[in-house]
Amino acid sequence: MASFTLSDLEATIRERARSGDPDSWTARLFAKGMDKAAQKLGEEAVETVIAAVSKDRAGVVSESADLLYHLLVVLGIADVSLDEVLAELERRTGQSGVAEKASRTQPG
Ligand SMILES: N=c1c2ncn([C@@H]3O[C@H](COP(=O)(O)OP(=O)(O)OP(=O)(O)O)[C@@H](O)[C@H]3O)c2ncn1[C@@H]1O[C@H](COP(=O)(O)O)[C@@H](O)[C@H]1O
Repeated sequence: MASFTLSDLEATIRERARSGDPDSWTARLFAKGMDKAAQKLGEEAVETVIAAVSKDRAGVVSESADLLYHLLVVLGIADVSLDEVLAELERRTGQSGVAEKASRTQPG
């Protein structure tokens, strides 16, 4: 099991964003702003979907890594922490699966 965590990556992204290093992809993406970062996130999502439906296992691993990285960049630009997202996921574990499904399928 990998010892590297998404929190580690979030910390690296924050540090690189602050660095303004012209050689840093992260710093360059932060400088370009949300539209470009969100576009990259969308591209990586599509590439992950293509790998998945193509049953390209190595591609799913690689594209998922790109996807998670770019999601954390978008969260960073949006000033949303990974912890806030995890708290939302944790909150959902407290909900009944049946009640949750029913609320999602209710119209309006
Ligand atoms: N995990 C990543 C990571 N995943 C993907 N990428 C970059 O995301 C880019 C996306 O690749 P694409 O082929 O889609 O895009 P491209 O063709 O290079 O660019 P476009 O012309 O499409 O805009 C690549 O340039 C990758 O280097 C990443 N860049 C950085 N990291 C992490 O961030 C850390 C800091 O990196 P720097 O900010 O570059 O110092 C690294 O040590 C890694 O841990």
